[in-house]
Amino acid sequence: MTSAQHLLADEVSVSYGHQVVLDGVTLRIGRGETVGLRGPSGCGKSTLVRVLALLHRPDRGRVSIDGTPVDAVRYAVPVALRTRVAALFQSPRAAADPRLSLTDLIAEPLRATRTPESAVRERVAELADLVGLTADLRSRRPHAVSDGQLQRACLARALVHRPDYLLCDEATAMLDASTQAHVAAVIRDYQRTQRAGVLVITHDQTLLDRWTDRIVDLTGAARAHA
Ligand SMILES: Nc1ncnc2c1ncn2[C@@H]1O[C@H](COP(=O)(O)OP(=O)(O)OP(=O)(O)O)[C@@H](O)[C@H]1O
Repeated sequence: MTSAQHLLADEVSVSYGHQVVLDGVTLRIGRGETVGLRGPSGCGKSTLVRVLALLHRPDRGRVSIDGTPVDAVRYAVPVALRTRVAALFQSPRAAADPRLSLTDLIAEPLRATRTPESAVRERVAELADLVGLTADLRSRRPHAVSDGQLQRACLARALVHRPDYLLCDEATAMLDASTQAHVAAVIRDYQRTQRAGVLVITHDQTLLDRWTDRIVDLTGAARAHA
């Protein structure tokens, strides 16, 4: 019997106070596919990413990873499941701890899972090379690097546990054209070599068409029960 190989948000509903943002939304991201998610500003795309990234517990419905339901969020999720999904957000400044050097920022998820320090150093060096961070940049803290350099570090951090699913929420929106192209190329290569499932949110329709295998419109999905 073959088990399901997808990250699934199943009939997920989320409200903030009285505002219903997601109403019974189902979204499936298969291993090896790149899915685009679009919809007007405020329709709940980032909320759905936070639910899929196990950062926000839905009011109803649930997330499952390769058929295993996950009923907890954040550090309450067992490490073996939590490390299978990673997310990259629009603003690296909001995501990055300003006290850490870029090296420590990338290393932190490995140290949190008690990875031996020699393996941490090896993996961080490998990823920093992959995303194009020089040794000088790696030793700096976020305030001393550009947004593009910081987003490269956040991408390295997102890949550090070799997640099966990578969620990219406007991850290239703040970047100049060449950094955007490089970050997108690293993600595409990772998707191919790891056979990862990737979710891409962007308001850039050209990028969406070029990058994704299929596109889901959240406006339709969110209104399914309206
Ligand atoms: N933590 C929160 N508390 C209260 N309301 C929130 C919260 N997060 C999001 N919202 C509201 O929920 C709605 C959906 O927000 P969300 O960020 O998920 O949409 P989005 O489709 O990603 O928007 P955009 O394309 O502008 O990034 C918005 O009206 C937003 O103001």
